[in-house]
This record gives sequence, C-alpha cells and structure tokens, in this order.
Amino acid sequence: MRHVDVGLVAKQQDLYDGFDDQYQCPILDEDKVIDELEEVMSEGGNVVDYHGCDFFPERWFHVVVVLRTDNTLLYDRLSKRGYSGQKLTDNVQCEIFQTILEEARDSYSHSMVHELPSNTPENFEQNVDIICTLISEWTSAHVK
Ligand SMILES: Nc1ncnc2c1ncn2[C@@H]1O[C@H](COP(=O)(O)OP(=O)(O)O)[C@@H](O)[C@H]1O
Repeated sequence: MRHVDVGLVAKQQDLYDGFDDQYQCPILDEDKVIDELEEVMSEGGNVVDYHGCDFFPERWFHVVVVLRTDNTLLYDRLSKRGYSGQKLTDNVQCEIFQTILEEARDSYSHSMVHELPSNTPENFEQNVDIICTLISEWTSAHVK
C-alpha cells in the first residue's frame, strides 16, 4: 500500500497555479494533480491524504475517510503549526461548519464516506485499525 501525500507531490512536482496572498500559500493546480496521479491511482492500493476531495475522480476510491477534530484542540494544533489571524480562524470555522465532511458527502456516495474523530493518540490508533479493517473488507469482497 502506498501513501500519497498530495501536498508533498504538488510541492515536489511544482503542481501550482499562482500564489494566494491572503493565505500565503501556493494555489494547487488540480488538473495537473489529477494528471500526475492518474497512473499510480489506476494501479490501486493507495491511501491518498489531503484536506479536500471534490476534485478527485470518484473512480479512484472505494473508501473516503474524513478525520474530525474538536475545535479547541484544532485551534491549538494549528497555532503550533504557525497559523494565525484569518488563516487560523477560517480553518477552525471550516471544521465548525463541517465543510470537508459535506464536500465528501457531496462528491462521493454516502456509503463510502466515513467520519472518524481524531482528537487523541488513542483515536489515532483506533483510526489506523478502522482504516485497515475497511481496506481488508473491501479487498476480500472485490479482489479474487
Ligand atoms: N489523533 C491525534 N491525537 C493527537 N494529536 C494529533 C492527532 N492527529 C494529529 N495530531 C497532531 O496534530 C498535528 C497535525 O496533524 P496532521 O495529521 O499533520 O494534520 P492535517 O494533515 O490534518 O493538517 C500532528 O503533528 C500532531 O501533533
């Protein structure tokens, strides 16, 4: 199984289209990302890691996992990462409005989308177990 960190791939391959002055970060070129990942995704067996999902083709996935975090914990995590001001507030607000969960539900069939809490190291361990179980269930049902 491969871990595809979309942010890292974009950085390594320079898959950007301009710079966002407000958030002080490069803007992802979604079409270039799709082209870059198409071959590896069509082989299967990938875990794709990103903070958005609506631009990925549905055919790439059999399971979509949305990790959720309580707002106070998220605030502290993002501050530690160096986020502040509007960027910090917008990220926390996005979690309050469960924007990514809704994006996933709007983009993929509801039965594919799993929402998991990720507040504590125990949650982290549980989530790894749950995701491994989801993968092996799907594999035994579909790969002969
Ligand atoms: N389940 C968790 N329990 C405790 N701390 C966590 C958990 N998940 C993430 N963190 C903390 O938050 C930081 C950011 O996590 P990361 O997985 O990089 O978040 P994202 O990719 O969503 O921005 C990690 O370095 C870690 O310190």
